[in-house]
Amino acid sequence: MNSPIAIDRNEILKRYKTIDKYTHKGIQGHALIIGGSYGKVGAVSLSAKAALRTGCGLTTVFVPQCGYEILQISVPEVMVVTDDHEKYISEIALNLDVDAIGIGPGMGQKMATQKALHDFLSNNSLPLVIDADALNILSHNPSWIALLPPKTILTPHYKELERLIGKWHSDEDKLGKTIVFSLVNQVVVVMKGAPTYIVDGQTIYVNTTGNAALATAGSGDVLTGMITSLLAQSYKTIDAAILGVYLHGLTADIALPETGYQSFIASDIIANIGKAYLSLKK
Ligand SMILES: NC(=O)C1=CN([C@@H]2O[C@H](COP(=O)(O)OP(=O)(O)OC[C@H]3O[C@@H](n4cnc5c(N)ncnc54)[C@H](O)[C@@H]3O)[C@@H](O)[C@H]2O)[C@@H](O)CC1
Ligand SMILES: Nc1ncnc2c1ncn2[C@@H]1O[C@H](COP(=O)(O)OP(=O)(O)O)[C@@H](O)[C@H]1O
Ligand SMILES: [Mg+2]
Repeated sequence: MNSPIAIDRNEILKRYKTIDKYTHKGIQGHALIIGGSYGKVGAVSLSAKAALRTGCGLTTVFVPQCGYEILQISVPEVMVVTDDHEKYISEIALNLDVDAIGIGPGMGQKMATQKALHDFLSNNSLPLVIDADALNILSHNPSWIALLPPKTILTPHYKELERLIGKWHSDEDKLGKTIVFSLVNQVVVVMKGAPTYIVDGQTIYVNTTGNAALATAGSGDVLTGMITSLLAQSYKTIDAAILGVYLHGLTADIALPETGYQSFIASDIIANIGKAYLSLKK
């Protein structure tokens, strides 16, 4: 097993792209976030806000009907497309020109939603981030993993990872099983935790930012929006995963002196993305 490469400032500055003075929203990337269900529309709201703050030009969400007004009011910058069903996603019918898609936050695992995910994956070839319930649905239906475009990014926390790869008996075994999973399925796995590892086949990265303030509801939903936004902005898959994880952690390091560990919430990640970007320029 290769030893992990530290995701530090040097590693980031090799990958970070500055913004072209003449860019416009039409070429700055269009991110789509698919997710939400009754009572968990907030997850999509967090993802979508994070996508915007990470710099894509346009963001659209696809949510059940119960998410329509919530999204239009909570994030007016976002465009909203709704499913036919009121409380959960039942069919992902879209005719949109987007550059990258993040799917899963708050989505639930109803049978109709599972079928909708299957049909969506069968027809999709755009760059993808798979999170939360979309990961859990794949764990229930492992043959569907073959439908993912090569280099899809999966963002499991350890429980979600266990559902995907099975139980492990040591940290080394966990990493080994994840490497095999990444190689067999040609996917990039962001193993969220303290610290977060990124597994791209035999190449392993370990993040150096972040702290226990991130142990709060919605912080993974925010990460999904950030990585999807970077993919939409044409970052290479591995660069989007690395930069997303680094900036996400950096927001918590920047905020900590003001919030402490306890009062930090997922919205504070979003509020500090700007400072995290600015700190790359110093
Ligand atoms: N405001 C919202 O709408 C929110 C919606 N959320 C959504 O709620 C759904 C369920 O997600 P959950 O992750 O809560 O449920 P899961 O059941 O997938 O994971 C939580 C369980 O995993 C365990 N666990 C073990 N190791 C862990 C680790 N390293 N990190 C996190 N958990 C670990 C926890 O103790 C807990 O029992 C998802 O769709 C998610 O996107 C959550 O993100 C919370 C916020
Ligand atoms: N103690 C910790 N130290 C560093 N990062 C953490 C810690 N706890 C959680 N995180 C980070 O917070 C995020 C949690 O994601 P997740 O469990 O999916 O949250 P949610 O589903 O509530 O949005 C991950 O990026 C994880 O690495
Ligand atoms: Mg999560």
